[in-house]
Amino acid sequence: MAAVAAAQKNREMFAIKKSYSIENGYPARRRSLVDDARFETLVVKQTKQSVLDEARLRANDSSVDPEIDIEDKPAQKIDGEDDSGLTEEEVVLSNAIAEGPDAEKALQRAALILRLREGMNSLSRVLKSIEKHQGAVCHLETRPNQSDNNQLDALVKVEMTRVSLLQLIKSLRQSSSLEHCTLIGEDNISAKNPWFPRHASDLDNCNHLMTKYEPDLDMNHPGFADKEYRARRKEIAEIAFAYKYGDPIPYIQYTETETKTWGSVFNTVLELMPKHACSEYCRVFKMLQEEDIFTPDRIPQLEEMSNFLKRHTGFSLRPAAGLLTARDFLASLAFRIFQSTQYVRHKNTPYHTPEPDCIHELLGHMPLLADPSFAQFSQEIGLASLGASDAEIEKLSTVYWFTVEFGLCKESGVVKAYGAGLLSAYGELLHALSDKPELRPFEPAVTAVQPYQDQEYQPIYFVAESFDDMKDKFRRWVSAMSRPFEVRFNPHTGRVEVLDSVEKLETLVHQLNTEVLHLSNAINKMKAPSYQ
Ligand SMILES: C[C@H](O)[C@H](O)[C@H]1CNc2nc(N)[nH]c(=O)c2N1
Ligand SMILES: N[C@@H](Cc1ccc(O)cc1)C(=O)O
Ligand SMILES: [Fe+2]
Repeated sequence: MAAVAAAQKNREMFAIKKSYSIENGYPARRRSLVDDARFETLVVKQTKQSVLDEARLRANDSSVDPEIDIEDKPAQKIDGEDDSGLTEEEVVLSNAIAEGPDAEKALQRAALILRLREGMNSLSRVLKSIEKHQGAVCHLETRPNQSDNNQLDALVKVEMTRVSLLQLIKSLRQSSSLEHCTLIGEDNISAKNPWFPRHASDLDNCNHLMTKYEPDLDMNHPGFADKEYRARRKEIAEIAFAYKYGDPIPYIQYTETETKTWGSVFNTVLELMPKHACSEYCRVFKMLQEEDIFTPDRIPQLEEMSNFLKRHTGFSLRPAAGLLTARDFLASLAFRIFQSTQYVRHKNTPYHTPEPDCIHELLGHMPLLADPSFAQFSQEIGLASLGASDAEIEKLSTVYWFTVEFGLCKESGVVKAYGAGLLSAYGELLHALSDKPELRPFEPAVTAVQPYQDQEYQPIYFVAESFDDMKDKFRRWVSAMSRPFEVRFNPHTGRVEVLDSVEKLETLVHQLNTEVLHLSNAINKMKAPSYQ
């Protein structure tokens, strides 16, 4: 277990978390963010690569114990790189500047967080420096630093051209009177008007990856030492990077090995399903078999699966290059879109893999997404995530983890699995329903703060009284979240609307009344004697 904890720590150290929220306040967010999703500061990346290459060499050499503690290695400094200290906001900013002279001169509002070594004296130097760079101070707050009372923390909001802003940051960093200086997007402070996707096409900007589980970067990934696997994994990820809203999902010619892996997981799940899967899952599974989409000898294409979902619940798929940040992943659900990986797990571990793969998405998630009530529920989670705070996203994704991914529920008193991570990983499915893990009753407020790891089988699962009970509880809990506004998905325009005006609400009420009228007419017609 200590080894697992250490590996988890290493992963967190290397994890690169980016979400649409990061670009808040920056016009740069309208560009393709694919590059940002791929972005890592060179130093971090190269250090990571060199440590990992060494580990890979060792893993390939069977005489050496593959377990290496990365933390013991000193971080290597790479000469000639001056972007090592840049925050993600600063990289977004410098990318924006690089777009051309107009972008360079565009006025930028931004917030700086400063740690001042010599209290107010340093402050006047900072303000002079801002003036020198032709910047305007719009807001200023200070407070004594909580751990060192001699130092002062300051929040300074400025408005200036982007080029000057970047120069200002550089010069402040060189100043001896500052302990540190960080740029943050202005909207990251003022959460009153956060950016979030309003239309499915905005999801082109919501595909930021958590790179921690890629076989390239994760020593414990089953494909870590398999060059051929990593190349294939990359080739398929490229398709997702190039994908734009509206494109058909590219066809993948799966290899014999990949198809064999699918077949063995498929057949095992098929065998375990009647005893261990919830009835909603089994129902759709059969439909998928009848339509010849689910067969052991062929991996379903995302495009045909997407069409199947569209017909049943209006859900559709778009390809994802790997594990997405929770914020971006959940946001797509608001539009009834599921971002799905397209590569296949490593052949050596069909029973479980540390990153989502298409077997997980297809076998685990798709059946329930074709169930109308579950589909609606999934969209509600997505809607609740739009514009939510980081803390709320954390809770939302934890509950998502213990329900949609790893949930158990009772069915006539028998515990069954409905979580996708169980129905795509027969090793974990058997573990979850054995006497090894601890089972606790599902209670959203409690479940939301339960820490979890995502590389091994879970030690704790939450059991709902029934599948419906889980959806009800989750729904009530989600609607009590603190976001100060309500949103709604308009199916006619495909847009998410913020419900913030009386006129909008009146129009909506009128529409819904008309619909209710039709529904009651239908009931009356069916009740009429002539109908029978
Ligand atoms: C929301 C929650 O964190 C959840 O586990 C998400 C994270 N990102 C993902 N990304 C992909 N590609 N597929 C998934 O199933 C998930 N699951
Ligand atoms: N463990 C799952 C895949 C998975 C991995 C990580 C996740 O966050 C989600 C799903 C399987 O083997 O099928
Ligand atoms: Fe999943």
